Amino acid sequence: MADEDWDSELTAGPSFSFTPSFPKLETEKAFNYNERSNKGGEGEFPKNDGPSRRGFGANRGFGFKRGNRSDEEGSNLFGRGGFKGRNEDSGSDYGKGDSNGPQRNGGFSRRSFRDGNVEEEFGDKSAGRGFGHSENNFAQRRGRGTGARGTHGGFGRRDENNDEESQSGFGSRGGFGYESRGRGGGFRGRGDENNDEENQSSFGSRGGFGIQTCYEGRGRGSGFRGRGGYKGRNEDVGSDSGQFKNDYTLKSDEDRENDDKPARVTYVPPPPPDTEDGIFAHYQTGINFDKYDDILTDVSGINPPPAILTFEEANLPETLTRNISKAGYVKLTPVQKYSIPIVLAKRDLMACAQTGSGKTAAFLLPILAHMMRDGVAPHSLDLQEPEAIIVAPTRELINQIFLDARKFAYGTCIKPVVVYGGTQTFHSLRQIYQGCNILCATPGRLIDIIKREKIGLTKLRYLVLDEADRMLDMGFGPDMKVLVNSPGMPSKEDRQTLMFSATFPERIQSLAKEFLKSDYLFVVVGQVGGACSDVEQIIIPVGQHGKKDKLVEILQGLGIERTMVFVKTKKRASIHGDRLQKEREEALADFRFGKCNVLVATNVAARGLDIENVQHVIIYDLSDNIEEYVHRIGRTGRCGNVGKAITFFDTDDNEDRTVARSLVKVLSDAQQEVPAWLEEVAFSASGTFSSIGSTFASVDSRRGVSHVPGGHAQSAFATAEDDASWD
Ligand SMILES: Nc1ncnc2c1ncn2[C@@H]1O[C@H](COP(=O)(O)OP(=O)(O)OP(=O)(O)O)[C@@H](O)[C@H]1O
Repeated sequence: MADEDWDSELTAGPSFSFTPSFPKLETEKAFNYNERSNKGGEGEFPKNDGPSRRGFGANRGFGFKRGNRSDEEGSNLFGRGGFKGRNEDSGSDYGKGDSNGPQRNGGFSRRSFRDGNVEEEFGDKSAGRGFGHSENNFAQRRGRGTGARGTHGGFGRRDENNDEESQSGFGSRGGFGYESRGRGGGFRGRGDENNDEENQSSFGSRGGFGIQTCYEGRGRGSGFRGRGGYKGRNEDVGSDSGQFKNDYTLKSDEDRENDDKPARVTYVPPPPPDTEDGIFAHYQTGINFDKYDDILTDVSGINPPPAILTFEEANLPETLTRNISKAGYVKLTPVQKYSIPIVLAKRDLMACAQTGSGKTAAFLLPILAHMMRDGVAPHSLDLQEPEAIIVAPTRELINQIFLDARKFAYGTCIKPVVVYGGTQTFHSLRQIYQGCNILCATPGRLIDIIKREKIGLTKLRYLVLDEADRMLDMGFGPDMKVLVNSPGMPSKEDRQTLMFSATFPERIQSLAKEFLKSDYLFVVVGQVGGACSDVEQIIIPVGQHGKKDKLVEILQGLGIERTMVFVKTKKRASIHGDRLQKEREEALADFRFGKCNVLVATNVAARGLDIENVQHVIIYDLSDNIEEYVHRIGRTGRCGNVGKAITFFDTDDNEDRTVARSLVKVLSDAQQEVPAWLEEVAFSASGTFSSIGSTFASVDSRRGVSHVPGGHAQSAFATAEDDASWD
């Protein structure tokens, strides 16, 4: 396999300098469910005694600017970038960007690159080009020896005169970036030593997930200087697992050329907090939480069990009940009221409920209840055979689900484990080998593990597809087929399959049947694919050229309120890229924990992420897929809290026009104001829209298709090309 050589890693042991310490594996010990004290035992997450992950380059990745700010008009930004290669584990302080080169027109005068033992400095770059291709290429060629996965790093082409497309650089795999140049109103990258405090605390942040966030305000004008075009190298995109290449990435040809011998991924994610407070940290439900009860719920299928109204009615094991209460859950949400008894009754389920309404607990709680009652398999030192597998499309989301599973399983013998791409495989395996009852995984890493027979499937009882419509579409569908056809995988008759999402296009419902027993139940809270009613949706007509100024204006108005900005990856950009997983996680953590308050994201952050107090979502580039719109705006207005989503709609853009009718439907269904101009666009766009028919035509596709007038059940699912935007 190209990217990661598991077998050699396992036999030779890790070759990185950061070695997390784990408790010794316990000898094999059969046990049934056995509640334990809250401390110690297998319910505990092992402490990591390794060196602090914050120690090197932490928060210092590229995109992080410590540079001098030149106030000369016309000179470029970025004093220094601090390129960071892939060798996160080297303990080096690369990425700190500690040189002090004078600014030259057009970009970086110099910067420091320190990678492991190697330190390089780059000289002045030609005017009009930022630190660009040459460095990138250099980094790329560094390859394995230095651990620099340089293709991911480095700032790409920056050209004063670039148009948006050509600005999409940021290394060969950079993120989408902006650079606001309006003094006072700008956004500042963190850590510019010349900056005053006030500016630093404005919108400074770093990107993540194909994200670059905003930077330094200065000079004049308010131009955004993108550095973008991000694409990841992970299983968040469709894979070619059929060939089992262990290359679940979409790479540009250029990437592939430069990747003839790719470096091993060495990133070991920091262990999550293991104090009780950390494990049960949660945010408050909002003022509209009780209004969930007013939403109509529909259950279709034969003989559904009755809904429950309270947690007590579910008659869950004591420890689970205690954990639910520690998590701050007092009252069930509608999807939980219906789904919990269905899963407890061992029925297959497809459940569709609005974003932020508690779908995760709706599948985790009954699965855990079953496992606690029935007992889990004895921990074997050989092959781990999880009872449950949960898959989700992105690394950050699966990690979040794992943290929820760990929370609800706290104090029990049930061991949830998370594995995902972009991290060291040896680390993933270590986690699994210590015991794994619930395996949370992204598809690529999961298929890898299965194909290499690192886990067995014969004991599997539950298969959960979160964001199921995404998991079954063209990007991940093939992986899911590989999964259910893997050796040892119980047939659908012999396992319970659960699917959850806020959107379920009809076409995907049809695909889903292949994975579900024929008598599966379908729970719909509200309307299939409906937007969360707690999100105020505002659509603004903005042309491409007005977007940047508009965004600046809006963000200035919002002040410090936590905001996610969604952009679309330039599919035709010649440069694709990603960010290191470490950087993705740091960016998310910076946003989640309030270090920065604006996160600019591609669709990779559209689904599932549950971040406290995101008050605003700005859709800078409208997705041509209405489902992604619904998910994107659902990052705010969660759990009864209110939020606001502002969407830029370019009336001259064909892709935007394509979703006009679907958008009108989503707005009106959520009792939002539909601007007259949008209705006109929607009307004139008749026949060109894509997904309204398949999304909204019916509730349960088994009841038959009822097309909306003028609609047509053309596919709403992402095309293979769309997958690029997930990275
Ligand atoms: N019954 C409950 N009481 C209080 N909080 C809850 C309850 N159920 C879920 N939550 C909280 O609500 C938030 C949203 O839940 P969750 O992430 O499961 O939503 P979701 O429906 O999966 O959203 P999305 O469609 O965006 O993935 C989480 O912080 C979760 O802990």
